[in-house]
Amino acid sequence: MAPLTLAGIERAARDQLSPEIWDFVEGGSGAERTLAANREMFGRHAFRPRALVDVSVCAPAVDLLGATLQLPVGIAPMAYHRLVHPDGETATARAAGKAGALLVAGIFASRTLEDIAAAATGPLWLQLYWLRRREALAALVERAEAAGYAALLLTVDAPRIGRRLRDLRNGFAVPPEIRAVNLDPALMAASHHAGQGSSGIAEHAREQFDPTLTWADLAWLRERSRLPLVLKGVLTAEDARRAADHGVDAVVVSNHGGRQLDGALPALAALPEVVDALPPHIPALLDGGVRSGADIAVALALGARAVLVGRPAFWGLATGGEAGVGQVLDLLRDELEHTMALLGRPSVADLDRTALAPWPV
Ligand SMILES: Cc1cc2nc3c(=O)[nH]c(=O)nc-3n(C[C@H](O)[C@H](O)[C@H](O)COP(=O)(O)O)c2cc1C
Ligand SMILES: CC(C)CC(=O)C(=O)O
Repeated sequence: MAPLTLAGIERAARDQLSPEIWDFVEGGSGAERTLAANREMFGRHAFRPRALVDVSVCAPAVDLLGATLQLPVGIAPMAYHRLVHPDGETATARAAGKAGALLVAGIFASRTLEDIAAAATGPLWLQLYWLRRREALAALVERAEAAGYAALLLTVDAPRIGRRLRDLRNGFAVPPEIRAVNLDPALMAASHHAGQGSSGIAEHAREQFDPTLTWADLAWLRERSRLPLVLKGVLTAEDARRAADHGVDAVVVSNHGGRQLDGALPALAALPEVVDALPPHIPALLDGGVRSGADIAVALALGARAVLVGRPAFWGLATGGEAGVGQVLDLLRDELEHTMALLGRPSVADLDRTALAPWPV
């Protein structure tokens, strides 16, 4: 029987992957408090269903940066999809396109930007880290524009890599046959060797990520591209206002799936203050802990335009390649439509804060 929940797909994925890769995918930083809290926050909300509403048609479509998403879901940027399936990002792109979802390809994609774009049939964005080697970034931006990417997403919560204790214990390094093929191999060498008490990922970031990045640097990206600019990793009203002041086109409320600052606010807890601080024309997306259609409904009701899912996409990819990612997205759609129907809110416009109450115990 097909899995009935994402948790079922997660269990199947665990059986497929080596313990080191499983830990890299599932793990958070520090004591994994933020990782756990991302999930727990969804349980703090109860739905306030309305009766006697015509719910014969439930339509979860939304507009985002000039495109229509049939499903208010994107696949969060994740490095190295080939870690979990030989097809990697092209399979993810095909599945996202079929489901009407967004794909955010990562700067550390293990397939070329051009191959991913050729496989995509829906909206596609490119995620960037602020590399010391700015000419490598400039080259990627140029390639992304030429290949038809619709937006650039800059991740701003990773001036260095969080202390991911599972990876440090495992001495995790990216296997040599899996490569960030869009970057010069010389730039990526450190990722493939874990030093004593470290991980390849952490060493690589120490070497290549530029921690001097500030708001003033956004102009550099703007000068090189006319694509919309999205910031991922905003958790406060203060930063939301600064993003708006700097002409950012959208933000992702995110703590990087609990992989960066442990103890940082759970993403769902930060969402209302970010939404309230942004002018209405700047959408906020949310990621971290979204594991069901009901979770998506909660995030939309608190003001998110759409959500991103990270680990669940890897569970689907690990268990069934393109079809597996499709299964994850189809399940999310079914659950979301189901929630909208039983909640008496058949369109996304009906999903507002009146749909929720604090869980009463
Ligand atoms: C295996 C893995 C790799 C990731 N790689 C990146 C990355 O390269 N860039 C980035 O901005 N975020 C990265 N993230 C964070 C995700 O974009 C996203 O913020 C997070 O996974 C959302 O939480 P969720 O997994 O609970 O859905 C990664 C997450 C995972 C699990
Ligand atoms: C290669 C890593 C820097 C990717 C990442 O952001 C993550 O693992 O969370």
